[in-house]
Amino acid sequence: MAVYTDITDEELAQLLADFDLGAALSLKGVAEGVENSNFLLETEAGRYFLTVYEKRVREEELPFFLGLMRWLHDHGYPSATPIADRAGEILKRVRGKPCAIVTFLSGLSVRRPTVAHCREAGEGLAALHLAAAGFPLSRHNDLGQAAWAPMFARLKAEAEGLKPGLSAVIDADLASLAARWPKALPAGVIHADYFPDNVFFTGGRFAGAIDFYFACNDMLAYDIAVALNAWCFEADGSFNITCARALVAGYESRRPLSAAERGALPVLAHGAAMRFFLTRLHDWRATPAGALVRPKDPLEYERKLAVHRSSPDLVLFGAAA
Ligand SMILES: Nc1ncnc2c1ncn2[C@@H]1O[C@H](COP(=O)(O)OP(=O)(O)OP(=O)(O)O)[C@@H](O)[C@H]1O
Ligand SMILES: N[C@@H](CCO)C(=O)O
Repeated sequence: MAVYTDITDEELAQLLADFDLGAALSLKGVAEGVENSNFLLETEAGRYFLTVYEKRVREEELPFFLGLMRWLHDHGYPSATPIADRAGEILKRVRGKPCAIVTFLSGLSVRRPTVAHCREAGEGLAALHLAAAGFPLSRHNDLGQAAWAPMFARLKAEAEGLKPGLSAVIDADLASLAARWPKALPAGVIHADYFPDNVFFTGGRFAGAIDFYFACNDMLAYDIAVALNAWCFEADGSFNITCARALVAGYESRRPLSAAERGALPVLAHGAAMRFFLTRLHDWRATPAGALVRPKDPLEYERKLAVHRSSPDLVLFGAAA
């Protein structure tokens, strides 16, 4: 469970003393999530989420993430928004670590998305891209295409340990991705981790997105590619074209893709699978046995890489009717 930081009643009272949220009624650690410590916080003013940022999130990047959440919320997008204290500060500290209090977002994520969920999720992703347009800050994608080969150079032995021969296959993928990677597609702020656990639904309708801590500037269609991998593969490893069509059609109901963007989806999806394969491989090695957080399986993404490698046309289906 991903609650790394304990907070005493005194520490919480001290934090809340800066806000107009009344006194704390309860604070419960949330077991989900792997990056930060999350708490459901109830105060006399209502329900909130308190996030304490652990080491993976760099403190100097928090103004981008928190500013983006506020911008999206102020531009009509259903995302949690940070609460400012009486001095106007949203980035606070507790136990010497940075933290923020954000509004509680209602809804539930789904474990096994249906075609209808995929359509809603696609529409929600386009709404995010549209709402983020004009956000004045920017952040380089430090997990973008240029980072993959240097990252893999440090992980080869780990790849071989997972599956003998894998290192050469990944090297060939990296070379092919570098040669084919698109350069001039429409870009903007992307979520970059738009997985089912970060998207909430109420009554089957899209209700909002959370976890903007990988958000950055990159090609908008790359965000769709991340989502196609995360939402449209079946448990048996097959790619569900109907889900993929629905996700893209939902997206296009709000923001139509250019022919160049649609044509690039196969290489972007191959690259997006590489990105999550590499970070999972890294975390697999870096997580000590018996740690509180169970690392996510890199082989799941190695299988997705194999699908994109062997049948790139799968993702070339155009918009659904
Ligand atoms: N503003 C919010 N409103 C309601 N629930 C939230 C909110 N923020 C987070 N949660 C809940 O807390 C859980 C963990 O949050 P989050 O995904 O941000 O954590 P994380 O540590 O960054 O995890 P990961 O990177 O693995 O997705 C979510 O699955 C969700 O249930
Ligand atoms: N969504 C990521 C985890 C980090 O948020 C993954 O599945 O590898």
